[in-house]
Amino acid sequence: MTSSAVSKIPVTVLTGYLGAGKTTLLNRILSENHGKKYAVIVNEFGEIGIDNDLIIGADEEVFEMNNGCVCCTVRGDLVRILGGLMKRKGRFDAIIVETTGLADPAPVAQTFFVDEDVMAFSRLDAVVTVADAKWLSDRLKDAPEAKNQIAFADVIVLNKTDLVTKPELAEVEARIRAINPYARLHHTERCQVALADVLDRGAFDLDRILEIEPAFLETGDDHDHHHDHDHGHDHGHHHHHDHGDGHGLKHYHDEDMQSLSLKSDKPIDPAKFMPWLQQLVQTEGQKILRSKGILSFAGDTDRYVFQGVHMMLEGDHQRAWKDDEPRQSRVVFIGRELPEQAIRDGFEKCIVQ
Ligand SMILES: Nc1nc2c(ncn2[C@@H]2O[C@H](COP(=O)(O)OP(=O)(O)OP(=O)(O)O)[C@@H](O)[C@H]2O)c(=O)[nH]1
Repeated sequence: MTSSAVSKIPVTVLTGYLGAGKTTLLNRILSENHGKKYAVIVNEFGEIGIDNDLIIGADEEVFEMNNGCVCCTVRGDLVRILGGLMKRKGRFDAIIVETTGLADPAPVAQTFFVDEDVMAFSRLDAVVTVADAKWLSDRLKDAPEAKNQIAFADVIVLNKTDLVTKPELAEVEARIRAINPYARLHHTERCQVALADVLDRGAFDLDRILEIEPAFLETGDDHDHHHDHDHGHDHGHHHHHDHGDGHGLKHYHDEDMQSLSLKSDKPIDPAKFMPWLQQLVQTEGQKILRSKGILSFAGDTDRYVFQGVHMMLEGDHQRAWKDDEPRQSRVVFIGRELPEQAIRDGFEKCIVQ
């Protein structure tokens, strides 16, 4: 490594499918006593930002990227945010980019090799992929993004080992190894991994990525985008599109993945909401891949936060509502073929009128 590479700000790209544990890992990094200052960039799928509220505050500065397709809108956003950070060099030691669970990490990683301004001040340290030991095998069958996230990883955090048996763990690990034999792999519960195993690894291996994606460095500037996304008229589960004149990266979109956001300014009745939510994920948990919410329960001075992955739910009081904070409840469901009207009606009935 040259001395200029050393002085560049290391960037860790944190990826992994919906609900795998990215935010859990991020919070672990941010709350550890490491004496470093991180700038965090998050990108979330779903209209109303909830992830931001789930990241532990500390001293870190959190920047939110737009929703949407990472190659088209978010990449511009990422370059813009990095540009802003560049001007404040010296105020932080490292950058962490948490992508949405549906992002293909390739265009994010690519930003660090094709944008000259970005390259001048930062270096991609590693792509860290959190893998859900319980659900990854299923997603490798139906979600190409999940496969790309594994393929691109320099470090894999195979998380949620508490939810599987030893043979199941061995099986999912074998599937991962078939896609990516090179990455360092750590078994974790709640992403308990030594920070030195995920940060400042100097691990991103361009040669290996060029083997998987020969076109990795070819996208060039955004001006040669010939977008023909075909969003909408391809009813297959996925399609990919190329950038440039067919040379660019294959990039997957899951067109069937939807997000449904619900809000209420009136309080929610916990005695109705909790059983409704339980019932909903029990019956529709195959379709609902991810759910999250911040709730203002009637007569409760604390914010209640819940999270779900398929039919598994977790919830707890998070902290007291602040005086100047609107007591708004926000709930997001992400999945395929969501029973939208039934969910809307069900939520409506939980609102205290
Ligand atoms: N049982 C179990 N649950 C876990 C583990 N790690 C994380 N979780 C839970 O899984 C859910 C999802 O974790 P997150 O860290 O929010 O996942 P994420 O990848 O950031 O999710 P998205 O950003 O929505 O894609 C939360 O309810 C976590 O508490 C684990 O090792 N075991």
